[in-house]
Amino acid sequence: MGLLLTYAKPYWKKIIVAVLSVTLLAASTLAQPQFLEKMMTAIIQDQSDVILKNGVFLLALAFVGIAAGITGTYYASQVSQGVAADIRRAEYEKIQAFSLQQVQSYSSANLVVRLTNDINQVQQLVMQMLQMVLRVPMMFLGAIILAIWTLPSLWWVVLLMIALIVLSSKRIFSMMGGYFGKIQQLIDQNNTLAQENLAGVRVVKSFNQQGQEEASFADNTNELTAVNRRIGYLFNLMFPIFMLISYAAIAAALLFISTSIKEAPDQLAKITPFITYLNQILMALLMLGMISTFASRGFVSLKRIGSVMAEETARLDKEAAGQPIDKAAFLTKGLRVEKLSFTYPKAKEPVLKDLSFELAAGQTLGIVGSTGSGKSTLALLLARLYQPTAGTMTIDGEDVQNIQASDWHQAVGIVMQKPVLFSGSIEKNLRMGNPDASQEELAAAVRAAQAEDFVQAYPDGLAHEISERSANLSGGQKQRLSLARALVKKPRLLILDDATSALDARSEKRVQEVLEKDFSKTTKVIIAEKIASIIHANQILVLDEGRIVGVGSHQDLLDQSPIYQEIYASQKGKGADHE
Ligand SMILES: Nc1ncnc2c1ncn2[C@@H]1O[C@H](COP(=O)(O)OP(=O)(O)OP(=O)(O)O)[C@@H](O)[C@H]1O
Repeated sequence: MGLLLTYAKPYWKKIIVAVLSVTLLAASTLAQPQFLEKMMTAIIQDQSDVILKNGVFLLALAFVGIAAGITGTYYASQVSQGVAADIRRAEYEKIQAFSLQQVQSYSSANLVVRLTNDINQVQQLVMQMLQMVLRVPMMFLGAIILAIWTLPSLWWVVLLMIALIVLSSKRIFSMMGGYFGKIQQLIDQNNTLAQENLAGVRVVKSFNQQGQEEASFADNTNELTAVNRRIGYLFNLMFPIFMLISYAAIAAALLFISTSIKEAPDQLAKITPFITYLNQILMALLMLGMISTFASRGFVSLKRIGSVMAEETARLDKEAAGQPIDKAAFLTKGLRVEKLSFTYPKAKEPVLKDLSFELAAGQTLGIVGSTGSGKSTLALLLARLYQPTAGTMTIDGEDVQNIQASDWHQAVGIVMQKPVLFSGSIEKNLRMGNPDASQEELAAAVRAAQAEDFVQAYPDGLAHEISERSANLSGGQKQRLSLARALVKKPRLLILDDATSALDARSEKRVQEVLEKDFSKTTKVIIAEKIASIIHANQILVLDEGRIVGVGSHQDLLDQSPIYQEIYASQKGKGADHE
């Protein structure tokens, strides 16, 4: 609720207009039966001038009601759309600042739902609240008071009708129970299924999984439909039950009036407004039911958005801490990692255990190890995309925690195992490395990454558009452009996680030569499956099940490390010894 108030604050003037308009609408609705009673009395007494006068008043009141209704709806929709847009923008901004850990702990599909469906629910909640917040209690209480004031002897009919409606709706709402939370959960799953299926469309088709995919999507959709239907049934049940109760109340009122009409004939003129008030009470209760429905869904969504905002703010503050750095003076002595351990969120076992190593500035560290030994995880920790669970990392003697994360990311280039490029031009992607890079600098990075041939083959060169999920690029092209993007940054520390695996041996060798020559001052961490890729590294780490089991040069490890010997032997003849 605090979140809603914060975002509603800038709209306070429009909120006041909206609320006042609907209050005026409620007042005009409540006043109408009074004129109706006067008209009925005048009809009974055959006073045509009074009939005409009250008829005009009634018409004027109806116009006031219509004008107030339109104004209220106009401002309520302006406020609800404005608030929703502001929350959406703020939530998106904050998700952008999320750490990798945070994104993964929510899952991307879940975050998409929180940004779309949940925001829509909140928008509807604001709209309904503004339309009904004062109107419903005013109509409800006003109609009760005026009904009893009109026909005091029938007070019990009013109260009995309300009691029966409240009791039956309470029962129906308790039956709706946790359905709203369940709906959000199912929408999350629905999104995950659709996203995974579309992202992995090639695998789905090549393994003929369309049937299975359809089946699991249908299961989820059916469950969602079933829950929605149950809510719909219960909600729709409310209306006939309410109608039944109100008709019973009207019948009771008519019955009691008919017995006393001879003694008090003026009651005949009062029965019409009385029945109108009973209907207004019913309407108010129905609106209350609707508000509760929207409120239940809206508050579930608000809570989900709130949890994103709250958690992320705390971590952001931590990230923002630290000293700004001078990039030119960054990593001039060396990098030192001490007793570093890391456990993934929700995992039981650490994937990296007690790692310690040192790397002098400008040197190259090679990392090899079996599948799942923790190489990529170490790369992500060095790039500060994850925070270590234990241990320290220092640069030139300074704890990296004291360096602003954004500065760190500016000085460190990482090329990930699975290259990710964004839809848009090649140039736009490269400029992520340095928005101010000159055309010469972009061309040099493209050349260094051995991407020049295929980029130049496009008639529009760097302006060539990369399509969604880089579907129009081959694996090797994606790797080359990802490498070029990191090189545009002119990083002080370059981390390559199996970044040249899709390159042919000749291109890979050229990349190594360029890195050696043009990036000689850059400290490099190169993770590779192929020993040939790191054979000349100053130092090589051998990882096994998250531990360092060997450190040294290629020759040292060949002499001392059985695991390294094993890897080398398995690659011999496949290019490992092509040097
Ligand atoms: N996001 C994640 N959440 C939980 N566990 C993870 C996550 N990413 C990786 N792991 C686990 O951490 C371990 C190390 O994974 P990592 O990707 O670092 O290995 P790797 O040495 O790079 O493997 P490969 O050579 O196959 O790329 C694996 O057991 C993997 O299952």
